[in-house]
Amino acid sequence: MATDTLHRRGLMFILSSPSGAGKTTIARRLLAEDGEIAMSVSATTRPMRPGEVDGKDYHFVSQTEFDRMVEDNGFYEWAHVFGHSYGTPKAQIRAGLKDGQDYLFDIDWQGTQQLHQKAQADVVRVFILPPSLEELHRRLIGRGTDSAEVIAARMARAQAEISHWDGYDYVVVNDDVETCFGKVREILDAERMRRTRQTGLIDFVRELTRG
Ligand SMILES: Nc1ncnc2c1ncn2[C@@H]1O[C@H](COP(=O)(O)OP(=O)(O)OP(=O)(O)O)[C@@H](O)[C@H]1O
Ligand SMILES: Nc1nc2c(ncn2[C@@H]2O[C@H](COP(=O)(O)O)[C@@H](O)[C@H]2O)c(=O)[nH]1
Repeated sequence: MATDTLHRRGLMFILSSPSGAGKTTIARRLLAEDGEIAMSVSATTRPMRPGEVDGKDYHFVSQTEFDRMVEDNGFYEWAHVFGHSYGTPKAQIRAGLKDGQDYLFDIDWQGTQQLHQKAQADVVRVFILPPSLEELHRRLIGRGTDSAEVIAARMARAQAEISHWDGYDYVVVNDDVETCFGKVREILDAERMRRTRQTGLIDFVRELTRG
């Protein structure tokens, strides 16, 4: 049986949430445990946090460099978030998708809307909710990476971010991290089998049903 015809296009798997709900935690786990998905590394003008690596967590760039990339049409999408600029560079992703490479995006609702408008058929949108605002605050403090001022600004934006939940295909509450990760994994596995993504299926079925 010619199962080599069962190739498919890659998908764009988006994780969004209010800051601190845990999407980076889930994303890192997916990258570590799923051999078939690669991170879309965003460019940002925000300062690097302790432990972050340039080129792995983000491409850390100046505002001038970022503005030049915008002018050169170098982003799939970009947005201002918490006073800094963030964007998804086009390079690499386009060709990868065609070759069946899946990409993971940790981006906000504005970027999600833009990607969905541009590449609806390739996009899967997952929104992560915290179990409560109190727990969200505890997580931002517990992460130990942001000043009290930055944490206050992120908490002040949390409800506005949550109001965009209905722009997503799936919503998962991150109470217990294992449970949340398991659900996100199931979504990814199911979306990979979506009929419309399996571009070689028609030839495979034709062969199976040949008289
Ligand atoms: N289910 C969970 N229970 C308890 N703590 C968690 C859980 N999930 C994540 N955390 C912790 O909460 C903190 C925030 O998580 P994380 O950095 O993944 O959030 P984020 O949504 O990516 O935030 P940002 O948008 O600011 O990057 C981290 O210290 C992380 O270890
Ligand atoms: N629209 C985009 N949003 C992005 C991108 N990269 C990250 N983000 C979002 O920004 C906030 C803050 O992130 P942090 O790392 O500074 O805590 C968070 O909601 C990210 O999802 C991007 O390329 N485009």
